[in-house]
Amino acid sequence: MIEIIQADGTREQAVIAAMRQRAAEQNSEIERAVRAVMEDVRARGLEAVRECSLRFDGREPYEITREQMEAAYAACPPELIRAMEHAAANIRDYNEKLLHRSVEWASPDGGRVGRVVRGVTRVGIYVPGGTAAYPSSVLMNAVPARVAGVEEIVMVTPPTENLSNAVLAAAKIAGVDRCIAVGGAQAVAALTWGAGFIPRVDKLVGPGNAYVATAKRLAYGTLDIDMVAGPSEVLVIADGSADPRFVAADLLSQAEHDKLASAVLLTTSGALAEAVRAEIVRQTGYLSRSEIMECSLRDFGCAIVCRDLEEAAALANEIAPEHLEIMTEDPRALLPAIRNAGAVFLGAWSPEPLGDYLAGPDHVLPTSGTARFFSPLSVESFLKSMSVIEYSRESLFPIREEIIALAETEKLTAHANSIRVRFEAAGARGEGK
Ligand SMILES: NC(=O)c1ccc[n+]([C@@H]2O[C@H](COP(=O)([O-])OP(=O)(O)OC[C@H]3O[C@@H](n4cnc5c(N)ncnc54)[C@H](O)[C@@H]3O)[C@@H](O)[C@H]2O)c1
Ligand SMILES: N[C@H](CO)Cc1c[nH]c[nH+]1
Ligand SMILES: [Zn+2]
Repeated sequence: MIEIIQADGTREQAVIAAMRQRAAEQNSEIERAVRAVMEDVRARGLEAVRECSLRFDGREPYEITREQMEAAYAACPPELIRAMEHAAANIRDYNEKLLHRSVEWASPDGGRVGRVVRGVTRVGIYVPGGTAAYPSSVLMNAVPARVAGVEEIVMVTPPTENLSNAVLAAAKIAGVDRCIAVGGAQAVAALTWGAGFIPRVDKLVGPGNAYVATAKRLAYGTLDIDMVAGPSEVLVIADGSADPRFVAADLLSQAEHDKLASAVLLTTSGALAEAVRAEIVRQTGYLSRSEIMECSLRDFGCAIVCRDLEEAAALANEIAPEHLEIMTEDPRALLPAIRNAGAVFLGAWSPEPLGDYLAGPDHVLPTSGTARFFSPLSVESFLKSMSVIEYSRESLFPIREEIIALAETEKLTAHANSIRVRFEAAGARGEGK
């Protein structure tokens, strides 16, 4: 059951503050537990990973062979393979359009400058698997990495019953190189420092629960990470024209991910808020993960009745949700007012699960207000660039004195010398210049 709150400048602020608090990475108990796991893995390597994996997931880590991936693919129903291939094609298409290609041009001084773009060498992708199987997250992590030209993609996912044929088939479709059954903070630590057969990676991406999100944050610096993608969130902005069945269904679609998930309605219509509340009760009655949904809606769900859509947009920007749905008479008209969200869904026929599975943009998105500064996972997350400079004698000559003047101002005589020596007669060095 969700609480209905009348926006009055203070009550809704208290709700927003509570949602920020929920951020797992701020939870000191989780952070203490994660630190202990990571320090243990750093000190004792694979032995510690084995012990943690047994303790938290009931199984030791292991590597899935290519033959097992092939067999899993063959065992999946053809309609599921078709759907995954379709999703992978859309993700590939979207990311190819975003791909920053290398560029080079003539500089104002007549040299050539530019940059070349390369994929990160070895990337780890985390695929959650504690309470649900996420073949879609395999595609959303790995396909953009492949488009970026990453050399080696190492997938990790907990060794639970959620490591299904569908997850392995998705790994094959997306072109994952190695697939290792290990999850939680122990997986993050192993990929950070290397542990036995689990290799160290340059960058780790992907969503996960509070333990995974905290571990990634602690690992940052030793490796690069994409963002903090923790428990799922949805915020719907709706006016009186919205269908309460659709609004309730979309709120529930994210509430079912995790007891820490959040689902918020901002509406200009008190009547819609009441109708959505009733719909939530009705629909929860026939959905399978009702216990999780009831917890997340009770703790991190609410409907806030706003004075107008401008107030709703301002609140949404403050919350910076992972997913923002706009179900108003003219959804696109509100888009210019939105600054902070992981992904925006416009109109009644763009439900959040469309983005989770098939539209093409990634479903790995910033959570807990971090959409204020993080962007969705994409091909760009797997790229790095190097600048390239190429001048000739003729293009360097006219600017030599300026470079020398700048170097001498910094008292870096070797820098100045590097330029000067090129324009001296051979053998003129050491003559007191
Ligand atoms: N933001 C996104 O893009 C996105 C996408 C998909 C899923 N999600 C989120 O990912 C999460 C998936 O969570 P999950 O739990 O199903 O899978 P998960 O793989 O993230 O976490 C499972 C792991 O947590 C560790 N763990 C569990 N309890 C622990 C404890 N008490 N101490 C130490 N470690 C412990 C275990 O090692 C286990 O392997 C959900 O919160 C979901 O909302 C987010
Ligand atoms: N909504 C999740 C991100 O918060 C992604 C997902 C995967 N499968 C279903 N949903
Ligand atoms: Zn989802």
